[in-house]
Amino acid sequence: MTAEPSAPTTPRPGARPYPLVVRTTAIDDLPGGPAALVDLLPDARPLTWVRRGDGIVGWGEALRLDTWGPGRFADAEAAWHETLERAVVRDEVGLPGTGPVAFGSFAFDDSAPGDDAHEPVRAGGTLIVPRVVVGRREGRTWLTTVDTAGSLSSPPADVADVLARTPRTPVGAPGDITWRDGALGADDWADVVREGVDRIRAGALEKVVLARDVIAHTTEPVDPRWLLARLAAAYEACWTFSVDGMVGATPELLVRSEKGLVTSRVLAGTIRRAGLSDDDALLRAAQLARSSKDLEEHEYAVASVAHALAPFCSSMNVPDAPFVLHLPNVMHLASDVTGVLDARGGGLTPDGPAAGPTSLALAAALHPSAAVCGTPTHLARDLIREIEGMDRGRYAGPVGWLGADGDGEWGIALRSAELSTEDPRCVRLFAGCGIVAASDPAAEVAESEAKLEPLRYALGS
Ligand SMILES: C=C(O[C@@H]1C=C(C(=O)O)C=C[C@H]1O)C(=O)O
Repeated sequence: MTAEPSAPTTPRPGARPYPLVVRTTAIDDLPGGPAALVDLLPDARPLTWVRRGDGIVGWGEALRLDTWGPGRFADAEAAWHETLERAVVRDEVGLPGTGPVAFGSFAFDDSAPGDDAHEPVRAGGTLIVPRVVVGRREGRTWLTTVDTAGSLSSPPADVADVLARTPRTPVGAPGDITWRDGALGADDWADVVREGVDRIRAGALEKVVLARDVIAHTTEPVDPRWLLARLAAAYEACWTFSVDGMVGATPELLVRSEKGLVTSRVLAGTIRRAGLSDDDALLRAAQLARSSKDLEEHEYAVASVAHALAPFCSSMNVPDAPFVLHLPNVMHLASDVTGVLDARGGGLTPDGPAAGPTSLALAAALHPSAAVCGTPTHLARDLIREIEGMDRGRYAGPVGWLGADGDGEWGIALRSAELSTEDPRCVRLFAGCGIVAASDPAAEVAESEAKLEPLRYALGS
């Protein structure tokens, strides 16, 4: 079936996706700088995955694949495979992020609380194939166009042509901001943390990650490009992302899979950085690296990632000790776990094992890590559902991109905000903290405030 360009982008249930015509060509003359890719985005529905000026941005929707519930990763992957089988591709660049690319964002939990407490809503996942992608990697830049009609025989477009076809709407500031509590105010959330500590001390589990939300009401509509440009420039060590209304700059990489090598940047153990002189920051970093409470929290997170990756890898490197990652707002204990994929490991393809697991299959296997859920996983997830008191939505879920060969990068949607679909002047910000037996509720409230800082800053507050 060939669809007209104006056809709906989500196939009807049971319908086969439209064949995509995908062409990647090298381009030049892109300006440099951390926000240069973001600055190309023409409208307020941007798709973004950038870090230190490299990455991909996309716009338009050639195809959208929505999935639900516990099968949201596997169903998305199956739909992606089906899409690729019918795609016509010419990739003249051949780098990670060229050719067909889908941006994705997935809910943290399998379900979300419904109106009826006994009937939770199945939480979602989405893959979006943009009509246009512009990418950069180590000085090489490219343009990918995706059509739902036509053929590769038409001449390749250049960026100026493509941008002329989609004039750039101006980016405006969000204006004045009024803050209000999300599901719980800070004091009530401190009680939730206290409850978490009590359960851990009673021996029910070892670690739980508890999160809170705050709501920003702005006087002007929030344009995600405003947030992205500020985040990409101020948080260069982070992956700045935007997928389907979820926007942020995460320091935590759930998994990158590239040519048989996998990497995961695990974070857990945090100390506030803002306001400290460089000397004081170094002193605090040394304290963090020795803090038994933070090292314990970190160890759980590393173990959960190493355990989840092991079945897919023929060899792995798990660092003995973490390093301290310095961000403008906080410092984290960080470990880069790496592995070599065992080519026999099965992916989530509908027809059985692929040559190796895709990055999305790996993200599904790693999610939720102890960095955002706890230890043991199922007990921590149950406790989150029981006491956290809010729907996380896609906060702390995987966010990133997937390529045609299965390679891709998936971050954890932290330091993030969800733009309201109903009210363009409303944004929900999230932050969470790992809780262990030695955690202090007041300190965790302060830590959550520090983790809210990037998005508060991005809004201009
Ligand atoms: C849950 C968040 O962050 C996670 C929790 C951390 C901690 O408790 O030390 C550190 C980094 C992340 O793994 C968040 O930012 O919302």
